[in-house]
Amino acid sequence: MKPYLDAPASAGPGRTALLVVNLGTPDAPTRGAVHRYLAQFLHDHRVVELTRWLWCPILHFIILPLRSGKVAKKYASIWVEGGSPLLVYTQRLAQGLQHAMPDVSVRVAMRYGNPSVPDVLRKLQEEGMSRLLVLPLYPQYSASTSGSVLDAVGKELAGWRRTPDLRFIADYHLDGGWLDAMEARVRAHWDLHGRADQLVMSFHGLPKRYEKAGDPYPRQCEAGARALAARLGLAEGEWKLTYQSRFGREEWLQPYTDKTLEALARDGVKTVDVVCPGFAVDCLETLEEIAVENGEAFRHAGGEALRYISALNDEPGHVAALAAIARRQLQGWPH
Ligand SMILES: C=CC1=C(C)c2cc3[nH]c(cc4nc(cc5[nH]c(cc1n2)c(C)c5CCC(=O)O)C(CCC(=O)O)=C4C)c(C)c3C=C
Ligand SMILES: [Fe+2]
Ligand SMILES: [Fe+2]
Repeated sequence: MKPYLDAPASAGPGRTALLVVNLGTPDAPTRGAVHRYLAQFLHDHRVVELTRWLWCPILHFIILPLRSGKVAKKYASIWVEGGSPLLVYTQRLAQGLQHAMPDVSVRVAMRYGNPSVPDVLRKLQEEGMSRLLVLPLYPQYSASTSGSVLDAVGKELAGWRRTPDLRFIADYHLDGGWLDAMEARVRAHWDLHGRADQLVMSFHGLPKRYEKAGDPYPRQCEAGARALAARLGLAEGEWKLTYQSRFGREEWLQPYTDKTLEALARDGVKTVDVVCPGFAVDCLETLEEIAVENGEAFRHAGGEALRYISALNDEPGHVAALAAIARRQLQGWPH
């Protein structure tokens, strides 16, 4: 039988850790690195709910060979010094959180790729962690994202002799501090650029059947979008909720972002502001898909300008909102 991971020798008071987990990203903008990343990501049954005998041949013989090179080029177009924007911004956000919470060990892990959840948890164990708060960087809960983060943490801890006390933040889609930060982000963009004809709130999509199976994600997107529109004083008709980043051939949550933007342009809308409240930090799906691909499609269909409103990233309001959410969860934890 496999022995359990030994507990560290010291039986001191133990540290509290905040593990900030984001989706993950390739280690480099190359075909090989993207292949490795997509292979891990798309083998997760929480992400692709299909029987493996059907899915594995499609994944290994069609998706990975055809997609890896194409997607690597897209990553190369957004790569920054320090790596993939998703990782760089997540690290900066965590630095802000560490500054705001000096009594807690704040660490970043990625659900897919590096730094991996098992590696980061083992380092924390060596450092004497006895309480663990997990914060997936997804404001809205989905089984395919936040649910999968809990799987990864649970799978690692299942091999430990001494497991830590554990808490998990499933979502924060109606948190007042987070809504304050989102509202301020949109207003700051309006102060700089003026208001476009329409505000589109674009969320990452999901297969429609996940909603039918009870995933609360679309309801949380709707509730958060309505709350943000109300704070911004937008009337019906001045904003829209859409879903982006479709993958595969089955139906995903609708309305689709790309089709909606093209229809708006064809109907004579000249300018749109697009904000992506489901993305805590900027990444391929915002910087490339929305700002570049959808921007071009909007102009091609007759629109003049699509202005992408960047994610909250490491701005102070975001750090303050997440620190307050974490502090509330840490309350009442016996020492
Ligand atoms: C069935 C496939 C996918 C589901 C379901 C899915 C859900 C989902 N994803 C995010 C957030 C992100 N996804 C990102 C990239 C990305 N997503 C998928 C597929 C599914 N996502 C793929 C294949 C990719 C990789 C790029 C590509 O091949 O097109 C990213 C960006 C990562 C980066 O490195 O920048 C994020 C973030 C959410 C929130 C979500 C469900 C709600
Ligand atoms: Fe496989
Ligand atoms: Fe995705």
